[in-house]
Amino acid sequence: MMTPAGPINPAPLLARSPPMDAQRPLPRVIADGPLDPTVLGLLDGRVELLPWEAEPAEPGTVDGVYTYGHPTVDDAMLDRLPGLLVVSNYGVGVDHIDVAAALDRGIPVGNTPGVLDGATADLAFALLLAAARRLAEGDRYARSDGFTRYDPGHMLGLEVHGSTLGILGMGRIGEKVARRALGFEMDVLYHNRNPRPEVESALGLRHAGFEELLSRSDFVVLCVPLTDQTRGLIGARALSLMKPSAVLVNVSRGPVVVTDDLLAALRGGTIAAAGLDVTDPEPLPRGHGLLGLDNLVITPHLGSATDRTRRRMAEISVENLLAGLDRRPLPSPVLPPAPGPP
Ligand SMILES: O=CC(=O)O
Repeated sequence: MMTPAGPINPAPLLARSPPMDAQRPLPRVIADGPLDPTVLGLLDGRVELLPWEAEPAEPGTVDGVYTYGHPTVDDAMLDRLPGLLVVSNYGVGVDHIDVAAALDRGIPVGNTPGVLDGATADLAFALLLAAARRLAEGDRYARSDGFTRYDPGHMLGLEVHGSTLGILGMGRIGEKVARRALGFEMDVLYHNRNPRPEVESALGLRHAGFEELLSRSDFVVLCVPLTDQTRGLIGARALSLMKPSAVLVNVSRGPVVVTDDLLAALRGGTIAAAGLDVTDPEPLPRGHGLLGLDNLVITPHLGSATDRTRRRMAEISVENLLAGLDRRPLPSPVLPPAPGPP
């Protein structure tokens, strides 16, 4: 079992959360599971947990919704839960929740940004390096009977240092990816719907148009949230703008990429390789064409999967839930979605 790199942070937010009144019945919370033991421990004695299937329940009998593994919370579900006080999500991405519908009803939605940026950016870089230097393929080869001697002409990969990285989406995670790229002596371009001059000057990045970023980058890392504007953003046309030697890395959400178009691009040499932590569908069905490709490195949605990061996500999501149940402002609320292009 992996151990955390340092001491686990105490739970400062939870320490401020008042204990529930022992006389009052516990608030009733629908959660999808199975929940992580850390989450269960933090909720113990504070809420009555109901299985996701308990919905639809009697009107007015569910106080909170806790989403752990991205179950859908849509308008229709919210209609079936009158009196709901809060929706709390374990994680930053809330594309599975109709945030506008919740906020329209006065129901706050909480998520856990900030604490998972470093871990997710680390994984983006791990995938970038793995795809460029053929790590997964090399690992399979080194374990096989085929590896009989060192061959300097074998399994040549792509140079990472000194190359150009394009980051699509310059939020917190994108910024952390950029910081890592500087250590690899990369030139960094980014595209974001709002240019970030302060990040540009602090890190020496350059804002580029969407098409320019695709055509100039050796590595393209997707750090955008999944929205109506970003769904299918990377399809056949976008892929055709990339260099044949380029690598695509996705640590955002699977549907940002059109799966069939990526498969065709990887098979046909439109781009050289890809590193995916997320897919559409997720997981890919056994036998899917992508799973048979050597120029694809894939992980099972591990962006924030370290002990320390997941513990902080548990703490913040539980604090959001308890604050909402108590009719206090959420410490980490999701803001209303902003319209416009990515
Ligand atoms: O995918 C994980 C998250 O959104 O935090």
